[in-house]
Amino acid sequence: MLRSCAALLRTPGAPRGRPGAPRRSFSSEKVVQKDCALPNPSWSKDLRLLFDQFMKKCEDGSWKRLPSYKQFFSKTFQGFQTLYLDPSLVKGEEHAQLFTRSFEDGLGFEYVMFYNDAEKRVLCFLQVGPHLQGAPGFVHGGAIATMMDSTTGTCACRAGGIAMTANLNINFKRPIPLCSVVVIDSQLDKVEGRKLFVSCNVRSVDEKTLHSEASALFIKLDPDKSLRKKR
Ligand SMILES: CCCCCCCCCCCC(=O)SCCNC(=O)CCNC(=O)[C@H](O)C(C)(C)COP(=O)(O)OP(=O)(O)OC[C@H]1O[C@@H](n2cnc3c(N)ncnc32)[C@H](O)[C@@H]1OP(=O)(O)O
Repeated sequence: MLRSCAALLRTPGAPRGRPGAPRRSFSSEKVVQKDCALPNPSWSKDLRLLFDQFMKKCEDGSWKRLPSYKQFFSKTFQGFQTLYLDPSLVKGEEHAQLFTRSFEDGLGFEYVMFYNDAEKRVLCFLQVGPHLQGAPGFVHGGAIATMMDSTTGTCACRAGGIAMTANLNINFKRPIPLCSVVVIDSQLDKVEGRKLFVSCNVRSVDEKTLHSEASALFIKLDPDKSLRKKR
């Protein structure tokens, strides 16, 4: 059964702890991570419809659903750390969680992204939960910026390799009502050396409202240079 936004807010005694965090099977010590980019009971009809529609488009291979986890698998993290970071800069790794996946189901960001390699494009279907409020009844601008950064960042990394945001320029045009579903459409516009230029817009599901637009610059990380602490 789908739970509405209001129902979520009324839910008493929501489970404590770290929902969706890796579960350890003590018999095998194997870490099982929940894929957060799959439907859960908090997803609205709109989000489910978009998900189903694009899962169909994945059948011919043109689109690919991107799985999403609260924590990076240790291999990914260690690879990033070894190549790019001074280990002394990395603290609290054991408690680290992806920001956008650190809310209880339905309260924060509920989303799934799909990637089209031929078009170098990422679509993010996003349901904005009640704990993302900024102005009364509307989503906080920082929450919108977060998801624009994540979507354009995913587009940049998929198309060009590991990169970090150097610049994100947003125009907020119409506020996004809390608990609504929006579509973030991003694409790689240009590559110049290590620079990846990506743009995106946020629209309502019926495409009638343009909520926000952004252009972003990502810099592909250079292993020879690395992000080591500058002295
Ligand atoms: C793991 C998988 C996850 C995959 C999942 C990903 C999804 C999540 C995405 C979230 C992404 C983030 O939030 S990232 C977090 C927020 N971002 C950061 O913290 C990044 C902080 N900034 C940095 O560390 C650095 O500035 C870098 C890495 C961006 C760039 O440093 P660098 O590698 O030393 O490059 P640098 O030589 O300075 O610049 C290279 C070229 O880019 C130009 N350039 C550099 N910055 C800018 C700028 N702001 N505006 C214009 N141009 C710029 C330079 O002029 C130069 O041009 P020319 O002389 O060559 O012409």
